[in-house]
Amino acid sequence: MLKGQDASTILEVDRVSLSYDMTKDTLSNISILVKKGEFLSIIGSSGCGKSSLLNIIAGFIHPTKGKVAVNGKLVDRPGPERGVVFQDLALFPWLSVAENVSFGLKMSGMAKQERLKKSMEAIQMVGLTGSEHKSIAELSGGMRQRVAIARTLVTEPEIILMDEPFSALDEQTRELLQEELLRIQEKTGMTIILVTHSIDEAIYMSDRVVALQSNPGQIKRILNIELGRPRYPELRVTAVFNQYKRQLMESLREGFGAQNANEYEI
Ligand SMILES: Nc1ncnc2c1ncn2[C@@H]1O[C@H](COP(=O)(O)OP(=O)(O)OP(=O)(O)O)[C@@H](O)[C@H]1O
Repeated sequence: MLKGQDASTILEVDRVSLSYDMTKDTLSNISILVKKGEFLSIIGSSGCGKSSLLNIIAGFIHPTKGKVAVNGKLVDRPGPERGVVFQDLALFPWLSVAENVSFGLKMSGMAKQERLKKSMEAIQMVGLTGSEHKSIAELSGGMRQRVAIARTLVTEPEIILMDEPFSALDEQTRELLQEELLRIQEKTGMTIILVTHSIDEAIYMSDRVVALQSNPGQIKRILNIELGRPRYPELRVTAVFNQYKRQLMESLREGFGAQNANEYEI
């Protein structure tokens, strides 16, 4: 059992290392405890192993060393308590919004009426009511992202894992969706783990930010973000927000050398 673990712990990443080819470590000795309802972001330079770590937590790949447990149960495969919002969205373009959202429920054998009810709730939660019957091709990038989130929400996972969900969106849409995600989290009490390249996004959304350094990917720093909840847009221009930004930038710079600092969106 890791130090600090207690009844509020939902996810335990315990001394996880990963080597894809057995010649070098992609991840080395990563330990993180995540509390129920926590918003945790993972940030680090391109190729440092963020997606690999998320894929291990999702159960898509196995660590070479160490273990991951959810609610004390060892993760060795994907499970319904962990919902994943994929970077490329993985929507079915030939199905409508509602059909995309309810697809997983249909596959699980849920009765049509219940499926419909749950899907409409999820669609409402992401602000897409009125667009249920539109095809994916008709939607903007932001709306597609909302569908992808609704499709994960509808299965009511305890933890949502998101790999750069907003990176392809323009700044305004991105901030709008960040607000919506925070509102959804507040309402549902879900635990969210977000991989991001954006220092701003990591700080605005999170209770804690894990900064990874690369070669091998390991934890450089875990920063507690004490900005209170609910968050509000004006926070982004406060002195305390900027202070967190500075601290995180410093950690990331130290990890990779100053020349790579430009890689981060701030
Ligand atoms: N399936 C795989 N087989 C072999 N090597 C892999 C595999 N997936 C990722 N890698 C390598 O592992 C390292 C970490 O990749 P990963 O995608 O986890 O990093 P990342 O931090 O998410 O990067 P980015 O920010 O660019 O998405 C990279 O060097 C990558 O080339």
